[in-house]
Amino acid sequence: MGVEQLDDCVILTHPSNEFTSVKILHYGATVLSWKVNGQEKLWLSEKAHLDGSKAVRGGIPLVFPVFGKKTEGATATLPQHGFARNNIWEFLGQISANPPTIQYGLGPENLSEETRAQWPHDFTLLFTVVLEEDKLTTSLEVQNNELEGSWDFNALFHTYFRVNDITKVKVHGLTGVSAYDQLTQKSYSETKNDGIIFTEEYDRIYNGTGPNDISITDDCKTLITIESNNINDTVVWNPWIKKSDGMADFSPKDGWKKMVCVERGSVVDWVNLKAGSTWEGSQIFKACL
Ligand SMILES: O=P(O)(O)OC[C@H]1O[C@H](O)[C@H](O)[C@@H](O)[C@@H]1O
Repeated sequence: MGVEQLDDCVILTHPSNEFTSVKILHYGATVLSWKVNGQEKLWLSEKAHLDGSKAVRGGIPLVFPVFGKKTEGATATLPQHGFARNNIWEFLGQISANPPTIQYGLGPENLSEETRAQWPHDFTLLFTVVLEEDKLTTSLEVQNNELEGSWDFNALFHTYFRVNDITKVKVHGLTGVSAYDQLTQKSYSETKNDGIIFTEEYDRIYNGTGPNDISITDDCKTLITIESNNINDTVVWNPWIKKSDGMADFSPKDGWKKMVCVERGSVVDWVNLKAGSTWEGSQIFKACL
């Protein structure tokens, strides 16, 4: 019960329900599992690398300071989705007993020289995880520790939700929102007012979702609702057959049927953070089934 520290991860168990827990890998401060009363809510590939050799395929990888891969600008030499998801974070301990809350930190001192050279800024990231009986809150705080100037960043929670049948899944709350389809490279305004459905590979960025509540239904039953604070965008992704087949760490091969990524973050416009300032964004998942 409480917080169990293992060599490579931490398991937080809810004080009033031993079947409700969250597991976080030190590598990437990646949430690997969130169970509510014994039911797993996140999807994790059976071939996800958990040894620090590659960003985890599943759970909640953290994207910072860039979403995707930029070909120009200050983040051009960084790998896809930045460095937060593929470095070992420092476990800072339990910061509150009720609701049980733990925190991780990452700063330049935790990065390799090569990564520090690729993004030579003084920063602190604080990742906080709060486990309630039917809720999981994850927050990312970004601090600019420099004395002058400013820098830009993207930040995103790349959450892989577990679903029963992707062909029956709908994502609600995005009607009327500006969308960009990364596959066709076309922008449009989302007109589907009964939820987004999945019939093929899906990779779209919704801009300006603001505090809109998003929910995921599976066969008309609500699985999860997502609230957020200070988060502007939502990426919705399912790799479908061909793309998942091409990912060596994606298993089982028909795992795309059992997952959907609904990723909350600020990725369309850079967040500009001045020296001495702090930005914080958070998301709150409520499990409904
Ligand atoms: O394979 P990864 O680097 O983890 O990226 C996985 C996916 O992340 C996001 O959802 C992007 O919108 C996709 O374009 C990308 O394929």
